[in-house]
Amino acid sequence: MSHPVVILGTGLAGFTLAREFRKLDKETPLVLVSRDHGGFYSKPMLSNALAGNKTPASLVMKDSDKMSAELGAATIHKGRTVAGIDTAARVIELDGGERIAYRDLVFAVGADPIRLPIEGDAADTVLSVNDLDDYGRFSERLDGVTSVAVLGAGLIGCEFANDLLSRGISPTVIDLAPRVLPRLLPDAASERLRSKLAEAGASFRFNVSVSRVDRAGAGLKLTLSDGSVLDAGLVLSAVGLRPRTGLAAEAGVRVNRGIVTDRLLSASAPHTHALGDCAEVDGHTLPYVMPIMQQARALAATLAGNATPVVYPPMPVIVKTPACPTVVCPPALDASGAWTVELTDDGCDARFHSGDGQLLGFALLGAATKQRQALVSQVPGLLV
Ligand SMILES: Cc1cc2nc3c(=O)[nH]c(=O)nc-3n(C[C@H](O)[C@H](O)[C@H](O)COP(=O)(O)OP(=O)(O)OC[C@H]3O[C@@H](n4cnc5c(N)ncnc54)[C@H](O)[C@@H]3O)c2cc1C
Repeated sequence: MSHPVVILGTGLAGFTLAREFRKLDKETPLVLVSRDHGGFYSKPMLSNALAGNKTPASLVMKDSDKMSAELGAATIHKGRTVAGIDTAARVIELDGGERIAYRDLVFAVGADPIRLPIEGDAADTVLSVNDLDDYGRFSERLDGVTSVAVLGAGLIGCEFANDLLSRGISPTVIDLAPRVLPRLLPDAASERLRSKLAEAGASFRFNVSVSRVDRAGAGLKLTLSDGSVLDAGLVLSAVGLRPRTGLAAEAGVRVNRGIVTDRLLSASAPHTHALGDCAEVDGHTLPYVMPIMQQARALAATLAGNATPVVYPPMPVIVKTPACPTVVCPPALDASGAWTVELTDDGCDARFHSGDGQLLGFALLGAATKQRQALVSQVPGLLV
């Protein structure tokens, strides 16, 4: 029997690749290794799970046994980490010493939450929610809490703020930037989203960071960089993610911001590949679901013998803020052009055009979100 395709990670990237590969190749053995539970869940649900009264267990759609069966008796090593990778011999070693020879090795190990340098005797209580276990800790610790400080006014911070409101908990969103979603929205659209979240009960502190978190009675006291203080029952950090590159780097695989791949999702060592939040694909790190779907389909075809470069069509992202439904399709970071913004009572339609009139990106809020399909068809893809 041939050596297996080994996938490190059972998040959306690992499992989507495995599913796509099985559609094309029913014979080659598949081995998945994950340090977590090895079941399938949809990570985007973590930031609207409170509204649905979800528990970590109820978020798991299929446990590892079901996933193994669905993937044609794939072997899933759950609760295991990789101790070492020998890319010359094409062998990985698991914690505990077990060695697995591979035909191809895929890194799908995700990204770590960025930890801000915060001082104080309760700095270690600051939570991030990036997997099911994190969500379990977060939801347990919310018991009896009436206010939460959310660090980061990006997409995930705003989503958690809205979700906390659904539980009757008051969020205060804190950011060094002067407005919400500064990298995804023009000023006026940021202000509309902020005001809708504020109407729903959220507070905001901009142009400040958090210096200290200390215990104060049953709760916490935050000291902000401008010297002001804020009381909260819990602090949730949502300031961004950093691709997990350590394992690949130790194996001598080239890393930059993420694990570096070309458009075939090939990493620098022979028969190694990467996709998902850990990967830097042709210079892009895009920690969203739609790029993963594109990557998984392309890499599955390549691994099944039909070399297929990944294509990125326009990939709008829905911001899960029911207080103000929002969809963003940001222009490329280096795009030159300008925003035009149309505000109405019930929405905001913001479009980013190049100098010669080409639509390069958009942000739609409220009633304007119904323009999404029409606009997507006009925006050029990122990798075509
Ligand atoms: C709260 C939240 C909400 C989001 N909402 C949206 C949204 O609405 N829309 C959108 O497009 N995107 C959203 N995203 C982003 C999206 O969820 C991610 O891009 C995607 O889930 C990443 O999948 P992944 O498989 O690359 O990584 P992960 O899901 O993090 O999976 C990584 C896997 O690797 C395993 N692993 C890690 N290290 C090791 C190791 N050393 N050995 C073995 N296994 C290891 C882990 O156990 C895990 O199984 C959201 C993200 C978060 C955190």
